[in-house]
Order: sequence, then C-alpha cells, then structure tokens
Amino acid sequence: MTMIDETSIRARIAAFRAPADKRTVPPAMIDSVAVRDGMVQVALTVAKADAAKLEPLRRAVEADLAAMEGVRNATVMFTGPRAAAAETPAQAPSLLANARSIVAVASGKGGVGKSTVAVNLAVSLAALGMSVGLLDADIYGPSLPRMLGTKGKPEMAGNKLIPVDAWGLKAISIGHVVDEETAMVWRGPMVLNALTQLMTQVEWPALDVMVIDLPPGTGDIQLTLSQRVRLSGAVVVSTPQDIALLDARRGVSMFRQVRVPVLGIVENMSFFCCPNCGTRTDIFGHGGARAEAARIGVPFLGEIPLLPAIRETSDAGAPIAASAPDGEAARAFMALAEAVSGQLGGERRTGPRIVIE
Ligand SMILES: Nc1ncnc2c1ncn2[C@@H]1O[C@H](COP(=O)(O)OP(=O)(O)OP(=O)(O)O)[C@@H](O)[C@H]1O
Repeated sequence: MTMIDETSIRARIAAFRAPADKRTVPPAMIDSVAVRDGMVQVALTVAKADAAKLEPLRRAVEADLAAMEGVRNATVMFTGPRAAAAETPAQAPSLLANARSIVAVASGKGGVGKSTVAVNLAVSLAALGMSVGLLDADIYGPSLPRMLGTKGKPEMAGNKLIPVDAWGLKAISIGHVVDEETAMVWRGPMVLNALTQLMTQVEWPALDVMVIDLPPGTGDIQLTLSQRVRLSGAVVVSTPQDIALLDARRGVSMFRQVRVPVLGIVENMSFFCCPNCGTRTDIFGHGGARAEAARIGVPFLGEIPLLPAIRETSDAGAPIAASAPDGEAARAFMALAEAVSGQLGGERRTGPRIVIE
C-alpha cells in the first residue's frame, strides 16, 4: 500500500481544484494536517461568516483526499482563525501592525538572489496598484540601499525614521542606519534589537503589503522574527541546484514549525537567456524547484531567468522590474507578484497604477 504522510497530503491539497468551480485551497488556509494509519485529519482555517459558503469546498477536498491511494478515511473540518494570543507571546505584540499583509522573502542559504527577488517582487506588487513597504532585515548583507540606489540617511520625524521613497516603495534597511562593517560584527541579540527597532522606530504608513527581506538561512533570527511579526506567508527563494533545493526544504520546514504559511518556492537563476541571440540554456538543469515544491506540498511561484541585466540594474540601483518593465525579467517578476498577491487575497487600497517610464 502507498505510504501517505503529512507531506503527501499537503501536496495533494496544493494540487486540488474543485470539480465544480476550480476553486483551490491556498496554503494559508491549512491549519493542520494529521495522518495516522491511513486516517487523515485536515483542519482548514475559515472565518465563521464564510463557513457555510465554503461547505461545498470542504466536502470536495474531503472526497478528494478519501480517494487517495493509501487513505482509509479522511476528515476535513473548519476551524476559526487562531487567536492572536496563541501565536504571539504576550510580552511581544505583533510588530508592523499597520501593514495589511506581511510577506517574508527567505532562503535556506545565502547568495541565491533572495534580496534581488525581494526588491523586484516589491516593485512589481506596487505596479499592481498596492501600497508596498520593503524592510531589509538582512543585517549581515544589507544590499537594499545599493539595489534601490538610496544611499543617504533617512529623515527623522521626532524620534522615528521616515522610510525612504524609492521606485514606488517605502523602504528601510539596516544599511540606511549603520554602515555595513558595523552590522557585520553584531551578534544574535544585537541583531534582533536592531531589527525590532527597524519595525518599531520607523514611521511606516498604512500599507497593503510589507515585504521583508530576511537574512539567509534558518537560524534563531529568522525564527524569532517569524514569531514577533504576524507574517501572512513566506516566499522561499531557491536555485535549481540540488544543494540549494535541500536548503529550500529546510526553509519550508522552518516556517511550518512556526505555523507561518509558505506561499511557495520561486526558482531564481532558473535558466540562462543569451542577451545576444535569445537562446535559452538550462545551466543547472531546470525544473528542480518546481518538482521539489510539488514533492513537499507547497505552490511553485515561478521561474526567474539568469540575466546579466538583473545584476547590472541591481548594482546600478535601478531594479529591473521598474527600469525595464517590458523585458523578460520584469515579466517574470510580475508573474511572481501576481502569484503572491493571489495568495494574499483581500482588496487593495488603491486601483491599479499605470507606470510610464
Ligand atoms: N536572476 C539573476 N540573474 C543574474 N544575476 C542575479 C540574479 N539574481 C541574483 N543575481 C545576482 O547574484 C548576486 C546575489 O544576489 P542577492 O544579493 O540578491 O542574493 P542573496 O540571496 O540576497 O544573498 P545574501 O543572502 O548573501 O545577501 C547579486 O550580484 C545579484 O545581482
């Protein structure tokens, strides 16, 4: 008999399309999955007011799971949204409360292009008409000031910092406040203090979405931040290399441990597109992250090509999603932004904005 486990159940739910209306179950809706001896219990989070409306979906998911090989019995139930107190320690109120959604961009290891993805995702979300904040929590390598071309110190209002305006975003980075060498020698508690300050001592306006560029890896800082901030979800950046995929898996399991929904995996440096002849080359082999996402039951959010222009525009302080909005890279980031915003749901504060460069 086929072995079923939490991962295979999550994968099945991620692939689920309701026969009647093609409705899907976003990962953020899955509260818990328990599997024992072929018995499956899934709890989906819904607001009380929506429960009756979603009953057909509940039954369809239940039938779909029950039809899986190896499943003896499947129960899908609805549960209310978790009380805030259960998630966040009492002494630690959720930070960044005036952002409607908070998305963390994470990676299992450094150098996979996490910051590049965070910046261009934020720019693309803004181009979709959202008010977007970008917080660079990558203390050890704050690349945001360079990538956005914002070198000066932010202004102050009273004892609070005003985020800098760049490319349609409100942004702040530890690199705006201290120089890189200073931050490099900080140890855990100092780093956490600095990050907390970036969230509490900054005059953030009301935002549709805040994108946080997390430090690479899966250590204490990432875990603590995930607990202090009510994250709507995490985007895990990987490259197609096997080793990076392994790290991505670790990243996904870290968020699952702290019950932060994983919005999905994005494959960066997915393939090389020759700027001269347009020929596509799959340098590291291709499709690994998509397969990995399916295997561990999280959505696959798309592929970003390896393009010299992505690095050049980053180095020049003009993110490619804004500086070459019609190009291949910008289209890939826009597709990512659409996939992410689709998972966040909810209304926008403002209508779509047309950007003319
Ligand atoms: N798709 C891409 N095509 C070309 N160059 C890229 C791409 N993505 C990232 N890069 C380049 O790779 C380098 C590393 O990217 P980035 O700084 O975003 O990685 P990171 O994962 O945030 O690193 P760290 O976590 O160590 O700060 C940068 O020089 C960046 O310009």
